[in-house]
Amino acid sequence: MSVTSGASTYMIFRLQIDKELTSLGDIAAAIERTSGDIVGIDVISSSRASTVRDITVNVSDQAHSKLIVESLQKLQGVKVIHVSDRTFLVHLGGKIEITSKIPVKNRDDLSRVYTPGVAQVCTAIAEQPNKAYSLTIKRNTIAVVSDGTAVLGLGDIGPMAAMPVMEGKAMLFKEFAGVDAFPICLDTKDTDEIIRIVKAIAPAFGGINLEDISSPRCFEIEERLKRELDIPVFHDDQHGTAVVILAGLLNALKITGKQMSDIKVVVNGIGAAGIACSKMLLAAGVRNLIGVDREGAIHRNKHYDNPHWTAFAQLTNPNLETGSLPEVIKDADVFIGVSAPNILKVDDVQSMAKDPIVFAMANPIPEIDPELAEPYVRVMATGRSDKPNQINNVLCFPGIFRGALDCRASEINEAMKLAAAQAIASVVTDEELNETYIIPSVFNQKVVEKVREAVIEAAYRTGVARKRLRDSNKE
Ligand SMILES: NC(=O)C1=CN([C@@H]2O[C@H](COP(=O)(O)OP(=O)(O)OC[C@H]3O[C@@H](n4cnc5c(N)ncnc54)[C@H](O)[C@@H]3O)[C@@H](O)[C@H]2O)C=CC1
Ligand SMILES: CC(=O)C(=O)O
Ligand SMILES: [Mg+2]
Repeated sequence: MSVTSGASTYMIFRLQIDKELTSLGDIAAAIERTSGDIVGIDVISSSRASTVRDITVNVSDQAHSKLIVESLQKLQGVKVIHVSDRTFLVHLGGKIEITSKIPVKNRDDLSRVYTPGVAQVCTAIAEQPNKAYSLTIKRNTIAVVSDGTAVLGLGDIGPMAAMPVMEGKAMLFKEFAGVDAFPICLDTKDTDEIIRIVKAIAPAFGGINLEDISSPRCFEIEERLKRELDIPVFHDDQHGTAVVILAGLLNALKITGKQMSDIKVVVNGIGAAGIACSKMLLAAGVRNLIGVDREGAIHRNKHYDNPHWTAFAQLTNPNLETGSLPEVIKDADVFIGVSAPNILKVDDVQSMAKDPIVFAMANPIPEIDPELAEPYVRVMATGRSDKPNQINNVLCFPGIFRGALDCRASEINEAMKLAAAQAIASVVTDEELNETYIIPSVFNQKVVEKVREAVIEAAYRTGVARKRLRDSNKE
């Protein structure tokens, strides 16, 4: 079965059922005839003559859902009231909200949380701006900023359509690490304007998480914001992804018994994630890394208009390999896909070296369907939540920001990223490590805790933490 986007796997069919004419058994049989898999039945209301029930069914796609409706409509005494998609249902009205920490019940409360009392607090911050960390939401709040130009693997779908992803990121920040995050989608693709806007909103925030901004603009936006702001600025698709890939590879190599310095790594998709993950792997000791994009292997004998590719070519492909992915992947030990759906073929995987490691991380549809690749790979990972070995930046961004905020780091530097990668890898013990468990689940509570500790330690070691150690340990 092919991997679907996951957005319409479960449908809820609300049915009005005439008790005299049809039984639940008839309904189940009608759904099963279309190969629909019933996963839940709920009673919504019931009278002597009829019941209204929600039947939740695992369907393969929209066409399958339509087939089920047709099959149900053929039954006497069944009326399909409506069909809803569980994924859409959880998005109704958005996924997050702001709540206040203090009740405002009377004039006294009001005069303290708002005017006139609040004025004293404003004055205190005006006199000592650092007090914003203790007297406002700044110390625990970050902005998740996107322009909607590289949303997952969906491409440039615009700022409005990017909101569900940014709300999702904000939700995960809160759920996993207690960090308050605002989704902010900007209706501009202009690099200077994005930088100006982010700088202008920065006073309210303790950090900036850039998300789904296409390359190469994302590099300049991040570099300039890092230089010009005194709070951490972190492009998650670059660094969050790189951290988690390194964590996964550290553990996958333990299984195959290979060394970073000996392996051939092919990275497909030399955009935001591809460039950052390549740099991190080179820093971790990989020597033979080849980047492939739409035009084939990137090498230093070719001219590129993209200066980031020119720089990338200098650091990679030591044997000057040329050609398309099927040519370059021969004898590779590791494939890392951060590109587009279904571009890696079974033949390509079969041409890799012994015990291949495949991280097919394009979202929502990976570079190869894991079920096709699995017979030929030693370790398989994707970015998806519904498959084993989920290599997704959600393993990194909550913990890395938790640590950075708690020690009030001025930036998230290379040492902090490396520490985060090692911390994530270390959650899987040697006893637990196996082909289907190279990376901890995002629900493993040790992940955020270990990443936070490691990041704080690295921030103090490299001199970017601005809070006294004793205080940050208390939080
Ligand atoms: N699992 C995870 O945690 C993450 C996964 N991703 C996924 O990686 C992909 C890329 O994301 P970004 O780097 O942010 O986007 P990007 O737009 O910066 O880079 C994508 C790169 O892939 C290249 N590409 C597209 N189709 C290709 C093909 N058929 N063959 C070779 N190269 C191709 C593009 O030319 C571009 O250089 C997306 O699908 C995204 O969902 C990105 C970040 C995290
Ligand atoms: C996971 C993520 O950030 C992406 O696919 O863009
Ligand atoms: Mg992203």
